Amino acid sequence: MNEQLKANGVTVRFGGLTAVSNVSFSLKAGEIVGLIGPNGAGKTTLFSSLVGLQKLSAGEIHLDGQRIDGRRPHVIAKAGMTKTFQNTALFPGMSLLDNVMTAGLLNNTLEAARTLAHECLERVGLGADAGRNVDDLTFPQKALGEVARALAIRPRILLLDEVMAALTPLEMDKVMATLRDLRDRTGLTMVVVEHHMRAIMNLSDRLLVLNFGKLIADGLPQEVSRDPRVIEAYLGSEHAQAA
Ligand SMILES: Nc1ncnc2c1ncn2[C@@H]1O[C@H](COP(=O)(O)OP(=O)(O)OP(=O)(O)O)[C@@H](O)[C@H]1O
Repeated sequence: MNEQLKANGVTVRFGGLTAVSNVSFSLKAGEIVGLIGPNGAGKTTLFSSLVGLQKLSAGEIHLDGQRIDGRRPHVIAKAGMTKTFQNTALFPGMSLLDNVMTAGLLNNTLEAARTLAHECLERVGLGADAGRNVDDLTFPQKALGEVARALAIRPRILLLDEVMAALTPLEMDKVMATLRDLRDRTGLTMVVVEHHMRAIMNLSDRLLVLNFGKLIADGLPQEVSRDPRVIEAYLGSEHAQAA
């Protein structure tokens, strides 16, 4: 199918503040799309609205041609779309395997959840680390552990909200290579929010840019980075640094 996800005129208002304003875009299966924009641009709110955690004030969202806005998060997860949470780490003190199993247990028996968790850890290159306590993992391993935990929901579309925030540029490169490999092997569609410009430019097939809740650009990373509206949105912002 060409359009796996379609968002039409998505709008979210908090009282007098329009956090997401008439945003329309679509996703194709297997795409990696970067969602960028200055602080407060509406990225997390848009993610939350896509997975049913935030009620829309207006607009529609269609997954595989079926309207999903207004559905509960677990229904949307079952239909194939889920998100990671900004600043939400793995559960401390538990093994990596147990962490990933917590997600798999929602729809599986204990044994099936264990098998699924091992599969998900293999997919992100952490198969050999399943038994380790998450407190002993490196930051890149923790980031990929979060991805593995989300994979246990069996999504076809995964929204990643700043999973690489704590990483050095070199660590980001490794995690990005794993994400690309994951996409190439499984066809998973990903939308990725990251503030680090070099990382998001390298990882993404396409970029969406939000500014004050409005979608101001949707295109190839090279085109978008030259777009005067995008440059203006980032001017004076710390995130304009291409570190
Ligand atoms: N529950 C809420 N109630 C009221 N205002 C909110 C709520 N959630 C977000 N906002 C506001 O909506 C706007 C968009 O916030 P959002 O967190 O979606 O932006 P963001 O692009 O993800 O920002 P950041 O890059 O800092 O994470 C901001 O002005 C924020 O203060």
